Amino acid sequence: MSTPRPVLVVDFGAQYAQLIARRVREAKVYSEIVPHSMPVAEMLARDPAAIILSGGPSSVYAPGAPQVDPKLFDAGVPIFGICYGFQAMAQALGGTVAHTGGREFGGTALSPTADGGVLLRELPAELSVWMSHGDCVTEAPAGFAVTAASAGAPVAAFEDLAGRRAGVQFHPEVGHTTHGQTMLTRFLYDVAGIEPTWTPSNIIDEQVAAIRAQVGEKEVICGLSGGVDSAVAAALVHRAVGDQLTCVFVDHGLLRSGEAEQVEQDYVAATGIKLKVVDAADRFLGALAGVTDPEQKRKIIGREFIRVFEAAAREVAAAGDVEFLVQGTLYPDVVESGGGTGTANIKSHHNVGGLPDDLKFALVEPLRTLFKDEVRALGVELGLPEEMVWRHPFPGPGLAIRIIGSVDRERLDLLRAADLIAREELTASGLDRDVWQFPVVLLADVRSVGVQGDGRSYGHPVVLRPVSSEDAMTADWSRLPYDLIGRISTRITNEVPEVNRVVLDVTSKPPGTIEWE
Ligand SMILES: Nc1ncnc2c1ncn2[C@@H]1O[C@H](COP(=O)(O)OP(=O)(O)OP(=O)(O)O)[C@@H](O)[C@H]1O
Ligand SMILES: O=c1[nH]c(=O)c2[nH+]cn([C@@H]3O[C@H](COP(=O)(O)O)[C@@H](O)[C@H]3O)c2[nH]1
Ligand SMILES: NC(=O)CC[C@H](N)C(=O)O
Ligand SMILES: [Mg+2]
Repeated sequence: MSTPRPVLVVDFGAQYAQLIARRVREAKVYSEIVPHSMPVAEMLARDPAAIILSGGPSSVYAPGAPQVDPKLFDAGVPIFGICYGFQAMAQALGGTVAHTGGREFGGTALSPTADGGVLLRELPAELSVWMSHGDCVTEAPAGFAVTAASAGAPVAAFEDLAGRRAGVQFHPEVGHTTHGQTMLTRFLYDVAGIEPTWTPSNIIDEQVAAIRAQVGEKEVICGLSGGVDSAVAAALVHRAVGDQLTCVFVDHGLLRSGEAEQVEQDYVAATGIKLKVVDAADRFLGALAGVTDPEQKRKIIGREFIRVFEAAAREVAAAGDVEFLVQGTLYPDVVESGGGTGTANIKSHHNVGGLPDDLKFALVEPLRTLFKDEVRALGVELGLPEEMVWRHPFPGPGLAIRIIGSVDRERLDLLRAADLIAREELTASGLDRDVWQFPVVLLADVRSVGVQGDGRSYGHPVVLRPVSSEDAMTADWSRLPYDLIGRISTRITNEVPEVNRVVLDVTSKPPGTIEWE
């Protein structure tokens, strides 16, 4: 099938641009993000089914603030403005935007006016919506009906059905906005007239066709980690080019207990894909010796991964070069590595920001615009086993970024033992699906005094970091039962030498990230 017409999310530096794209896809409509600097002609060349203008930190009337090119409004494409996008739209179409002092942040009461128009029709008379603004629209442009107001925003929503345009001051994409998804889908289906046809099986067909076009008759290798992303990426590529694919699993010595064996047995059994296992522990641990800085660790690991893939590629294709490397890169990896549109580099994911400059492979990344739950849906559709699809994420740099301090075999053994205990107990309590991920972190350079067997001990703390999340972009600490936490603590301090203290991380993301490095 051909690529579906996208709903383009124009990013004005929003915190939630990814979330908007994701919500649109949840409504079974394909969506992608583009920077506000993209010329209108280029946007229109993508034949968008609709355009959503995102929020952003600027004030529309400030000098140098990003503007919406009026040509966008002449093209007849349905348009939805959110927050900054709503204000920019109002201004471009002749309405008024002002700084009235009525700032609103967080949950805010919204009152639909008249019948609420298409977006708010028959919703409760008092809605709680997520606001985050200091400016507001004081006058809607001609032809627009005002459909809601709040205390700080006299025009909090408007629509022009004939022109297929609407906008809201608040953030319908945020989970805290009640009925936000309803409003978004009403724009997509009822205002823009888009059919909800984008499904996992469409994505599969589309990606298979794109991979065939990119790879042709050539050989490909895929970095396979045992995690869900690379498993799904490999399954897609296998469907597209069959035996041209060889998967490469790198045992870098930073894996958890039992992980290598699991990949070797389960993945091949489930898929029949050719697998090459490379034991590269000496190489990775050698390169990491003495390194404590998190970004440096990530860069070293990213580089070593590629060097190992290069060596493996030479063995796979004796006849010639392997040009293509498949990775299970997801959208959050790209965004966190500063690869989004104007987003900050939080940490260099080994497979994105940690790649070496002299990378010779062309990357095949069929999941690059997707979130984890979308990938899981693809995995199910592709027939991968449940255990694989629902595995907790595990970062490519592995235990190296869970040892705070330098990495060596002894420390890795300690952390592996503690990690195994936490995983065993979580599974035994039947709560695997209730947590997104459960990192266990070794504070290798910290020691504290304890008393064990009537004697003094001076050992290391281990941190438990169970989190719940929808997509790893934000997270909260999991409220696991205290008796479970207690059992894990007792077992770790009893069974793992050198560890005499267990602490629980109760930080959400933000401000903390899920991993400690
Ligand atoms: N040990 C490994 N051997 C080969 N490739 C790897 C390894 N670890 C990571 N990779 C590559 O890096 C990519 C990103 O890793 P990441 O951990 O984000 O994804 P994943 O392991 O596939 O899924 P999950 O997030 O569920 O762990 C993987 O998709 C894979 O291509
Ligand atoms: O493959 C990966 N390579 C990396 O370099 C990397 N860094 C973080 N992660 C995983 O990404 C998600 C978000 O992590 P943070 O909240 O720590 O940024 C969490 O699921 C992390 O486990 C990585 N995965
Ligand atoms: N979140 C936003 O898009 C804010 C828009 C604009 N900066 C305001 O404060 O009103
Ligand atoms: Mg992984």
